[in-house]
Amino acid sequence: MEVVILYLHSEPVSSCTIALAGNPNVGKSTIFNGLTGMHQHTGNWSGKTVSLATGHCAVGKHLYTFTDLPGCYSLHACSEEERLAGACLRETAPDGVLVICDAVCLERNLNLVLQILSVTANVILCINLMDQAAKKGIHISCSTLEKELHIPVIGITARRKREIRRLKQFLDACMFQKAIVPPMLKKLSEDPIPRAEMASELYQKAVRLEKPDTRSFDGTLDYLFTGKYTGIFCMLLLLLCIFWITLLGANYISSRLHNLLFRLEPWLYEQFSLLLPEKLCQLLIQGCYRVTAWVVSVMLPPMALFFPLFTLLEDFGYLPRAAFNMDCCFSRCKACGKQALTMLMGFGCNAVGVTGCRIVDSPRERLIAILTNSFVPCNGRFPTILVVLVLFFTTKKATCPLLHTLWLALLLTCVILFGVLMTFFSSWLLSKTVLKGVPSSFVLELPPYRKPQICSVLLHSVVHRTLLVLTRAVTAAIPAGLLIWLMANTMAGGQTLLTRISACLDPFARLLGLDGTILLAFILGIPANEIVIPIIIMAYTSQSSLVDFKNLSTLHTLLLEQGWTLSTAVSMLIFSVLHWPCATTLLTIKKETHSWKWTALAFLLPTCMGFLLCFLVTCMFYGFSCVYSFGG
Ligand SMILES: Nc1nc2c(ncn2[C@@H]2O[C@H](COP(=O)(O)OP(=O)(O)OP(=O)(O)O)[C@@H](O)[C@H]2O)c(=O)[nH]1
Ligand SMILES: [Mg+2]
Repeated sequence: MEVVILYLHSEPVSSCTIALAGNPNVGKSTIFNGLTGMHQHTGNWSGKTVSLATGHCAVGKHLYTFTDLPGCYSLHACSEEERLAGACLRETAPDGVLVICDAVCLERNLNLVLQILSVTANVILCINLMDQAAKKGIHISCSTLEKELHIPVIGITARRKREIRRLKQFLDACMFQKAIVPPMLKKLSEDPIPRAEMASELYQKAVRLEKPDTRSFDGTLDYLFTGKYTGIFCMLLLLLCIFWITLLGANYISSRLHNLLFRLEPWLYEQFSLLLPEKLCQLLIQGCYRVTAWVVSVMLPPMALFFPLFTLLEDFGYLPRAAFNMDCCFSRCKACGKQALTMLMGFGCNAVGVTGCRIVDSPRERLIAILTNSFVPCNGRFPTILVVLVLFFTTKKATCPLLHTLWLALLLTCVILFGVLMTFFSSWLLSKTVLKGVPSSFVLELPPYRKPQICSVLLHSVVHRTLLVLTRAVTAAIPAGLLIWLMANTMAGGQTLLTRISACLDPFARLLGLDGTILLAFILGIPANEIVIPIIIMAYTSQSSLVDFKNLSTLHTLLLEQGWTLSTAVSMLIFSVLHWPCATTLLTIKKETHSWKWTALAFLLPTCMGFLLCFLVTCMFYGFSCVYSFGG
C-alpha cells in the first residue's frame, strides 16, 4: 500500500473547537489546564473527569475552544463517561480531536486512537508522559506513527510548561490542515479484531524498548499497600499521619489567625460606628464578622494542610490502592468497590464526593454511593469533632504537645473509621431493602506510582481547593451570623428567640443525650457545618452576640456549666458524623439523582441512624449511671 500524506489547506478561520479525548488517567485534564489556564481536577487514578469542561485559549490569530472529555477505553458506551465522550465526538462534531495517549502503555491507547479515526479524520495525536516512558527505557518514534496513521503526532511531557507551549504551536500549525486518512485504515479501524491487531503492529513499529521493565520499586510498594494484612495497616497508618501533621500545623496557625482576626474586631467596630448606627454596627461586627472570623480561623488552617497532604497521596497513585483494600468490604455490602474512591473524595467535601459517584457505572450502586457519601465527615464537620475531642477526651495539661496531638489524631482516626463503618452498614442496608441487586463486576485500574508535583499540588490545593470551600463556608456564615444575631436580640415573652426555640427542641434533644441548643445549632448549620460550635457558644452565653472565649478551658467550663457530660460529648460526636448533609450536598444529590425522593432519603437516612444511635448510647449511659448510683 502506497502511503501518501496529504494535508489540504483550508480557509483560515478565527475560532475552532477541539475535544481532548483518550484513555483514563493519561493526562487529558493536565493538558487541558495547561492550555486553558483552568483548574480541572487532576490526580493519579482513573475516572476523575466525569463531565464535560470547556475552556479557551488564543494562539496567534486563532481562538481555540477546548473540551475536556471523560476518559474512555472505547467509544461503545459501556459506562456513563464513555457514552458522554462518544456522544460529544459523534454528535457535536468538534473541528478537531486531540487524542492523548500514555507513552508507557501505548499499545492499549492506540486502540482508541484507531477507533476515533473511524469516526473523524480531524485527529491530532499527542503522546503524553514521555518523561515516564524515558525512565522506563521506552523510545517512541512519533514520525513512524505519523507516517502510518496519516495524522500529526507529537510527544510531550504535559507537566512541563514549555512542552505545553510547544503543543500550542504544534496545534496551531496542524489544525487548519486536513489530514486524509486512507479509506483502508478507516475501514480496518471499525472492526475490533483487526483494530487490535493493527494497534499491536503499530506499536511494534514505533516503539523500541531499551531495557526490560522490572518495576521492582512499584512491586514492593504494591506488596505493602495492597497486601492482605499490610494493606489495611498501611492505610490506617497513612490516615493517622495525615491527621497528625494536619493537627500539629493547624493548632499553631489557627491560634495566630484567631488572635489576629479577633484583635481586629474592636478596630473595625470603631471604624463602623463612625459611619453607622450602633445597632447596625453590632449586627455587622458582632453578628457577621465574629461568625466569619471563627469559621476562617478554625477552618482555614486544617483545610490548608489536609487538602495538600491528601492531594499528594492522590497524585502519587495511592487512592486506587485504598479502594482496592476496601473492595471486599463493599462487595460484601453488595455495593461497588469504586464507592471507596467517592467516599475518600467525601472527606474533602461531600458535594464533590456525590458528583464523583458518576464513576460508578451501575445505577443501583451509584445511588447507594450517593446516598451514603455523607456518612464520612467532610472538612466542615472536623472543627466540631475536634473541639469535642480536645475538651472531653484529652488531658488538660499536655506534658508533650507532640504526643498530645498524636493521641488526638488517633481519636480523630477512630471517629473517621466509625464513619466508614456506618457507610458499609448503610450500603448493606440499602442493598437489602430499597436498592436490592447483585453487585456488578468492574475493573479498577491501579495506576503506576508517579512522583507528585509538590509545587503545583500546593498551589492547586491551597489556592483553589481550600479557597473554594472556604468561600462557600463564608458565604453561608455571613447570613447565618446575621440570623443568629437577630434571634439572640429579638425578645419574645421575656426571653430571646434563640432561647425560646432551644427550649422547644429541648425535650426531644434530651432523649438523644443532647440539648435543645445543640440541636438548634445543627439545624442552623445546614448551610455550612462549621458554624455549629459558634452557634452553641453564642446561645449558651448570656451575651447578645458570639463571644470570643480566650482559650479552650474557658469553653470547657462553659459547656460543663450547661450540663455537658461524657454522654453529651459521645452523642455530639455521633451526631456530628450522622446527621443531615449540608445544603450544598443536598442540592448536588438532587442534581445527580433528578429526584426529590432520593434527596429526601439522603437526608433521612443518616439523620434517623444518628437519632437511633444517640438514643441507644444515652440509654446505655443512663443505665450505667443507675447501676453505679445503686451500687454506690
Ligand atoms: N510524570 C508525569 N505525570 C503526568 C504527566 N501528565 C500528567 N501527569 C500526571 O498524571 C495524572 C493523571 O493526569 P490527569 O490530567 O488527571 O489525567 P486524565 O486523563 O484527565 O484522567 P481522567 O480524567 O481520570 O480520565 C496526574 O497525577 C498528573 O499529574 C506527565 O507528562 N508526566
Ligand atoms: Mg481528567
